[in-house]
Amino acid sequence: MTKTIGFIGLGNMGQAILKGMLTNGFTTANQVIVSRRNPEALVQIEEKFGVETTTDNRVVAKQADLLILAVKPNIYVSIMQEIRDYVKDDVIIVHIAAGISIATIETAFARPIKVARAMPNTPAMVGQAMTGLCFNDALNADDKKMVADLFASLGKVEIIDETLIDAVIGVSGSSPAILYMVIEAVADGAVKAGMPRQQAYQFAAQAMLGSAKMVLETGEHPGQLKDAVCSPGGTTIEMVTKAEEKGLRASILASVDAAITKSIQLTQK
Ligand SMILES: NC(=O)C1=CN([C@@H]2O[C@H](COP(=O)(O)OP(=O)(O)OC[C@H]3O[C@@H](n4cnc5c(N)ncnc54)[C@H](O)[C@@H]3O)[C@@H](O)[C@H]2O)C=CC1
Ligand SMILES: O=C(O)[C@@H]1CCC=N1
Repeated sequence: MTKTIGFIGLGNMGQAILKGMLTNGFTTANQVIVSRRNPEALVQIEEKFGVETTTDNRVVAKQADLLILAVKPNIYVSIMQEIRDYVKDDVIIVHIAAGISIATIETAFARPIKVARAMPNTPAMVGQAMTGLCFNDALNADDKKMVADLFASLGKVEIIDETLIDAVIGVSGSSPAILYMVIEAVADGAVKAGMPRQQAYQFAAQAMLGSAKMVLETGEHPGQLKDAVCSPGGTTIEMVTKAEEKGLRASILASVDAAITKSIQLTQK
């Protein structure tokens, strides 16, 4: 990859993408340029990642072949107005914001522009992202491959229709937050029984990782895998009964639905 990759904004998600792509060799630090408003944060980013930085978004816009917009959704439109006269003709805009459609990006640039819309998640930081990815018609096959390779370097990627992006936000973009809450709560249960907290996180997190691998690698239905843990008259069926009494599945489903609904509302604004 000899293209210049620009980031405008480099907070939680931008850093997860940058760390993932450098760790997995998709690109090298000398091919990356980052802008943020805060000069002190930029010094830390230079030290941590060895990339070039600037406080001027237009400098990044001028240099980037692949321009990743990693700012909060509410400033996307003003950022695009700021940079649209500076980007290269052939630039690929990679957009990761919740609630911003490809059509909004196209309108903001007011000329034909290549747009890839991705919904990754922060496990990109450890090479375990799940990303939903879609494109507008301006990208050719090589462009699409390059963007797909970028996200593949962070974990798993699936090409989707943009109509599914809200569902992706619920199922993998936002869901790590509640999965961490589950790990925290499971660990709390062990702490209550006397296990040291750090040890409890190890046990709970490894149990979640192992369970996820079982779903991905055995191809068995999650319900079947759950049943296999429940010995008749045993401890797990007591756990499952309590979880059902407390509405665990209904509460998680409603939480995922809330993220999806919010994403749809943001898009309609
Ligand atoms: N955090 C997550 O798990 C995920 C976030 N996203 C999307 O990623 C985007 C960024 O989210 P986070 O990283 O969580 O937010 P964040 O608040 O951690 O990062 C935003 C970054 O933008 C910078 N920034 C703010 N104003 C700027 C300006 N005028 N010019 C240049 N940089 C500016 C901030 O300094 C910061 O580095 C959002 O659009 C969000 O929807 C997508 C998937 C997952
Ligand atoms: O909370 C958010 O809006 C972003 C999008 C998906 C995960 N974080």
